Amino acid sequence: MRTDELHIAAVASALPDRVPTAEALAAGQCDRRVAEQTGIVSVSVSGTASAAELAAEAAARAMRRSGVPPEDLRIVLHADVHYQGHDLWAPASHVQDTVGGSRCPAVEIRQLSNGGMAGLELAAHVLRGQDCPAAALVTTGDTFGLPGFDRWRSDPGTVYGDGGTAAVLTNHGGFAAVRGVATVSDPTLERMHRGADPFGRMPFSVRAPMDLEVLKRDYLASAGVGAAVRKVVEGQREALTTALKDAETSLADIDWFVLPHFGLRRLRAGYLKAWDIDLDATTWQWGRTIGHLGAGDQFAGLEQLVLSGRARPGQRLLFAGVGAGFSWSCAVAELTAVPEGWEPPPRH
Ligand SMILES: CCC(=O)NCCNC(=O)CCNC(=O)[C@H](O)C(C)(C)COP(=O)(O)O
Repeated sequence: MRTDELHIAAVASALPDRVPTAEALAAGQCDRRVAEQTGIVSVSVSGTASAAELAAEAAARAMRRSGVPPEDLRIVLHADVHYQGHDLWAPASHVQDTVGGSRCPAVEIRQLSNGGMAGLELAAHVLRGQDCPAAALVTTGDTFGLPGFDRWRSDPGTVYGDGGTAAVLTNHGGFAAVRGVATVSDPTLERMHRGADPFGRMPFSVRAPMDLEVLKRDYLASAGVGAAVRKVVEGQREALTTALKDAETSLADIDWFVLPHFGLRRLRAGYLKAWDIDLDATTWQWGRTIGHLGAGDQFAGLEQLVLSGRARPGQRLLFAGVGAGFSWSCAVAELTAVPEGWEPPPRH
C-alpha cells in the first residue's frame, strides 16, 4: 500500500527494569545454550505493572510527545500476544480512556508478534479515508510469565521481554513519513503454533507452560520442514518487495532495519542472510538488552534510534514484523525531522 500522507508523529515505550541474562543463568531460569545461541544480554521484566498498564503508560507518553489532541483520533488499535491484566476485559478501551477525549473505535488486535505492524497497516487504511486532520494511536503491551509462558524456555531462539509501546500516526505531519506498508499472510502455517495439541476450553488447560518448540516439531513432522521454511521465506519476501515497491525504494536505500528482537541465530537466518544486511544497520545491539516485546519491537526500536540520535533526517528505515499465523508486515519510512522536546524516558 503506497502511503502518500501517513506520518509518525511520535513513538514511546514503557520498559520495566532489565534483568541480566547472567542473573537468569545463575538462577537456573535460562539454559546456557539459549544464552549463547540468542546473544540476549538482558530482558525487561515487569515487577508489578500489567501488560495493559505498560501500554497505557506508553500511549500517554506518545500522545504528549505528539501534541496531537485526543479528539483527533479516528482509531485506537491495541495489539497484544499474552494476558493483559484482566479477564473478559477491553485493554484497547483502557488505553483509549487513559489518553482521554476520543469516542472513536478502540479495537484489540491479535496478530501475535506482528501485532504492532498490523496496527500500522490498519491505521494507514483508516487515515487514508479522512479528509481532515486526523490521527491514529497504535499500542502494544505484553508481560510474560509462568505458569503460562516461560520467557526463557517457551520459544527457544527467542527470549521475551515485558513492555508497552505506542505510535501516534497522522495524515498531516510528524517526524517520519511512511512511504509504503504491506502485510501478507499464509494461514496454512497457523498449525505450527498448535502442533498436535487438541483445542482446549480454558487458557493453558492443554499445556503449561507453553512449549512452542514441541508444537513446531509436531507441525513440521507432518507439514515438512522444507515446505514450511519455503512458505516463511516466501511470505516475508512478498511483504518486503511490496513495501519497497510501494515506497519506490530498494533495500540498498535503507539506512536502518528495525527488526523483531529475536535471538541472533534467528535474526541471521530470517533477516541478515536473507536480505544481506549488516548487523550494525539494525537495532540489534539495543534489542538484545530488552528481549522480544511480542508486538512492540518496531515502535520501541524506532524510539531508541530517535532518542539516541543514531537515526538522522533524510535516512530511510525498514520496519519488519512476523507473527504466528503467519503474517508478515514491512513498512518503509523516511525520517523527515528530529523531534523536538520529547519528554525523556523514565530512568531504569
Ligand atoms: C508467538 C510469537 C510469534 O508470533 N512469533 C513469530 C513467529 N515465529 C518466528 O518467526 C520465529 C522463527 N521461526 C520460524 O521462522 C519458523 O518457525 C521456522 C523457519 C519454520 C523455524 O525457525 P526456527 O524455529 O528454527 O528459528
